[in-house]
Formats: sequence, structure tokens, C-alpha cells
Amino acid sequence: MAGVVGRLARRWCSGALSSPLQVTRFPTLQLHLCGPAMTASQKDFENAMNQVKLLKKDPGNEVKLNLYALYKQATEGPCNVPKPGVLDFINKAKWDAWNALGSLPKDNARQNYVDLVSSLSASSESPSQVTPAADRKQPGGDALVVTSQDGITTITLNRPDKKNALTTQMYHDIMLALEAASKDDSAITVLTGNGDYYCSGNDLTNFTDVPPGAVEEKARSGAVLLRDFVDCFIDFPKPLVAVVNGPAVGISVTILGLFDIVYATDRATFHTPFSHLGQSPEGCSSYTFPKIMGSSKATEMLVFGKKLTAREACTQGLVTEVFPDSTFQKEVWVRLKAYSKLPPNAMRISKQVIRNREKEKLHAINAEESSILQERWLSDECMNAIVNFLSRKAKL
Ligand SMILES: CCCCCC/C=C/C(=O)SCCNC(=O)CCNC(=O)[C@H](O)C(C)(C)COP(=O)(O)OP(=O)(O)OC[C@H]1O[C@@H](n2cnc3c(N)ncnc32)[C@H](O)[C@@H]1OP(=O)(O)O
Repeated sequence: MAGVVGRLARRWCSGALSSPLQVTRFPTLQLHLCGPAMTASQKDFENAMNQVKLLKKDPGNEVKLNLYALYKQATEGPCNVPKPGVLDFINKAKWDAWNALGSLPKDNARQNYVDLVSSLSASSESPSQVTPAADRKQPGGDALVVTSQDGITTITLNRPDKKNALTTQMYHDIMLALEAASKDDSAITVLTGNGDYYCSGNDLTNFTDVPPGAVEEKARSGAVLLRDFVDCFIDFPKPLVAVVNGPAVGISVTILGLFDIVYATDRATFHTPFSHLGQSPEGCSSYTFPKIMGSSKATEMLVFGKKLTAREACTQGLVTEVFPDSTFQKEVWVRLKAYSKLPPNAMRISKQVIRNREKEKLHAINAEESSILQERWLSDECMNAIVNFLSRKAKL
């Protein structure tokens, strides 16, 4: 649904639609406009355009017209196209909205757009959509949304209709996003998911469409990608926080052992069904899980595929804190915003002190796990499990 709303909003808000901005209908916006004169930067504007993609609720036609008009005014200036005919309802509504902005300067339109998006996000339930404003090029389209605000860079998995399963492209994009986040001026980096799931793990179709004779090569390149991907988490220099907004499966669970903080909604579950899939643990979980929860609890998860509730995962140390789903987003983002104001260099250095003495070991474990998985992917057990999932005979 969010994806649909996002797409809809994007079409209306950046393509080419509105009625005049009714500031009285948007108290937050009104507040901003009455405050000291501000002008949003191009970066803020681009952030806001990205934030629109994450809106969960359709804001309604009037708001979408406002967004459209402000977008056009901000990018092209006053309405400069002929008025559509009276029967061309949609385009006429869009034209009216844009035209109603008169000679509003581009800078003001840009600021109003940013403020309107901010007020829409603030009224939505998810502060992951309240706080951020995306500012990075996203090579894989909208499947990954990277936002940065208030000292927090947020990487959002955005394939809610596929439970945020990770495509090959997404692995690459997450690596790029982490690389950029490690160098940006944010203090904290967050990974979260859009929709009801945090992440359903590896997209099982990553293993399909392999031409005959290329299976070995696919397994080899998959193992290289896996290794590189996990290495980025091992080496990530800043505090890394998982905001687990729903169930998590497979690799999205195993890499949690490499995060510094894991906050979870009480709706989340943690499932690593590797044996069911004919596969074996990755993400350094063969090392981090026994260390975190002890060997027999780790074995229940990694070998027998026991699914943990959020509370169980918290008791066992995999999750830092569990929040009621109804207040999850609010509580977590308030907390993170406060943490993000701490001195960034001190946080970075403290993290390095904790992580550095383990790094070498983690890299070696990652290499070993990846190579074992390479073999597992070629096994009948694994191939059968994937075929079963894709033919809908099996679901976790
Ligand atoms: C470079 C490679 C590195 C690989 C590293 C190794 C990683 C290993 C792992 O991550 S193992 C874990 C793999 N994940 C799974 O096995 C999960 C499979 N999915 C499910 O069992 C279920 O979909 C579910 C329990 C997650 C959710 O069930 P339900 O609520 O009933 O929803 P749907 O099944 O209808 O799902 C909706 C939609 O999403 C598609 N989908 C969900 N998960 C995946 C997935 N992992 N891969 C591909 N597609 C997935 C599902 O097919 C539906 O699509 P559709 O609407 O039918 O088109």
C-alpha cells in the first residue's frame, strides 16, 4: 500500500498538480511560515521529494495538488503553460493550483514544499518518515530509500509488497549507502524497513533465471557478494542501529549481531530457517549468535530454525529493547535523535574500541561462512527448497 501511495504521490507531486496552499489547514506549516524567514536548500528539497515516497497514508487530492503546485513553482517558477480546457479536469485542477501561486519566488515555494512534506510526515505514524529527508542517488530505484536528517542517516528497505526481500541490486545499493553514510556528517546510521515487515531475507528469486551451466558461477559470484556485503557491516565505523519494524528473516536477522543497537517492535519475530532452506548461517552469526546467546540457544535458531518473538530475542541479547508496536516509531526516534546529539567523534572512537579487536576474526568467519554457503547453494536440498517456495508448496 505504501508503495502505491508513494508512487501515486510521486506522480502527482513531481510530474507535472493543486489548489492554492491553504496554510490554515496545516498548522505545522503555518507555524513554520510565521517563523523567521528560512529558505530550504536544494538538498532539503530533494530530501522532501524522497520523503513523499515513504508516506503511508494517501494525503488526499487537495494536498497532492498543493505539493504539485509548489514543486512546479520551485522548479520552473510561475505558471507558464496554457490553461487546459474545462473538460480536461485533472490537468485543469493542476494548472489552477500552480497558477494560484502567482509570482511566489522559487525559494519560497521550495521552503513551503519542504514544510508541507514535513507536516505530512509528522502526522504520519512512522517517525522514520517524520525525521528523514532523502539526499542520495538511489541506483536501484525506490527499493532502497536513503534519508538524512537530525544527525541520523536512515537506510529504508522499501519493497513492502515483497516483504522487503533483498534483491541482488539491493545488496549493492546497501553497500553504497553504508559507504556514503560512513563519510557523511551524520552521527548515527539506521537500517529499517517500510511496511509490515522489516525484511524477509534474501530474495529467493536471486537464485532463479540462471542459465544451464552457469549455476556454479552464480554461486561463486553470490558468495563474493555476500562476503563483500557482510564486510561492510563489520567495518562500518559509526554507531549502527537496526529499527526492526516487523518480522525479520534470514540474513536480515543474522547481520543483527553486527549492529550496535537493535530496537524492535513487539510485533517483530526473528527467524533463520537455514536448514529448512538447505542453507547454512551467514552474517557472522555462527560466531556472534553463540557469543550473544550461548551455544544451545544459537543452535536452536541457526540449526533448527526456531523463530523467536521480539521479547525472546531481547531476553537472549539479540535485541536491545522491545517497544509496543503502537508507540514503537515515536519512542525509538525520540531516543535516536537524543543519541545523535552526542559528540560524533567520541561515539565513533568508542565503537572502534569495542569492535577493532574482533574485526580480523569477523572477516575470517565471514569468508568461511560465504564459502560454505557457496557449496550449499549447489546442493539439492537448497535447490528443492527454493523451487518449493517459488511454486508455493512451502512457506516458512
Ligand atoms: C548475495 C546473496 C546473499 C544471500 C545470503 C543468504 C541469505 C539467506 C536468507 O536470507 S534465507 C531466508 C530467505 N527468505 C525466505 O525464505 C522467506 C520466504 N518468504 C516467506 O516464507 C513468506 O513470504 C513470508 C513468511 C516472509 C511472508 O508470508 P506472507 O505474509 O504470507 O506473505 P507472502 O508470502 O504472500 O509474500 C508477499 C510477497 O512477497 C514475496 N516474498 C516474500 N519473501 C520473499 C523472499 N524472501 N524472496 C522472494 N519473494 C518473497 C512473496 O513471494 C509474495 O510475492 P507475490 O505477491 O506472490 O508476488
